[in-house]
Amino acid sequence: MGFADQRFDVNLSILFTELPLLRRPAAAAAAGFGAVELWWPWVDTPVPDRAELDALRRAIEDAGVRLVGLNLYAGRLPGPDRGALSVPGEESARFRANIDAAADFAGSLGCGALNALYGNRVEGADPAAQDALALENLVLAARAADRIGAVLLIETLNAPESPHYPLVTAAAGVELADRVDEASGLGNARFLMDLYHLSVNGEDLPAVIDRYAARTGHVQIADNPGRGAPGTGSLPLEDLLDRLREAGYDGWVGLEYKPGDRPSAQTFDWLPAAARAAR
Ligand SMILES: O=C(O)C(=O)CO
Repeated sequence: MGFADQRFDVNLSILFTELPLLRRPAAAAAAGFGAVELWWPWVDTPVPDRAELDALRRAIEDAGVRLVGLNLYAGRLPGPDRGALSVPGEESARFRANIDAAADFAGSLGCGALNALYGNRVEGADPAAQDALALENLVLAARAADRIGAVLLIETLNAPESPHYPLVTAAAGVELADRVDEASGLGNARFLMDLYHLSVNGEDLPAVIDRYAARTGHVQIADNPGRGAPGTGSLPLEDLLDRLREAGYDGWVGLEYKPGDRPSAQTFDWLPAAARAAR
């Protein structure tokens, strides 16, 4: 047990951001990683030109890394937006336009997980209407994920950093994944268990793991406080990942932490080389 027994991938939207997007896959490979994940990289463009998509696909293929997770269009992350699918009007339309573009891109790289961030509550909008729109959009996304053989992930964020995001408990994330499955009939919605966000919210992480490991399709980690590399805060991440393993989770663990004032490549000393190389 321990870090060496997990399959880690590196998030190229929070790590290696000191480099241009197209150089990040090779930088991850040079640091020993075999797998990467991404937030939707074109924050203002749900459907980019084919040339841009092709260039990113080539950068990933040429680096020899595998894309294992991709966020669908979510507006400007990490702020002020937190997703688009429950935001009426233009943002919902952008999310819908993005679904097939993102699924085609992910599918062309054999990526097995699409992450759909819910979006903030909007002042003046009826929360029930936002939730109804969200469910419609999540069913569309679940169908697109199913078409490429992927799961659709539902992520909860933390309330202090995302005060207008309505999904802030593990229970709410799992309940929504269940509702999407019920509405789509596809059974491919899963919980994205981000241990950093859950811990900032003060959740009992061992209890969350024991209860929801079986509904979890992807895990992300960062230490707390600070959202830095494991060891920079006080979360017992190695123990928590062992517990996840014991609870039956054997999927990817995404490194979604901030490098701080060091170059990203210097923030992986805590991670044995063998655990970086999974594909
Ligand atoms: O915006 C964030 O903090 C995320 O974790 C997105 O995946």
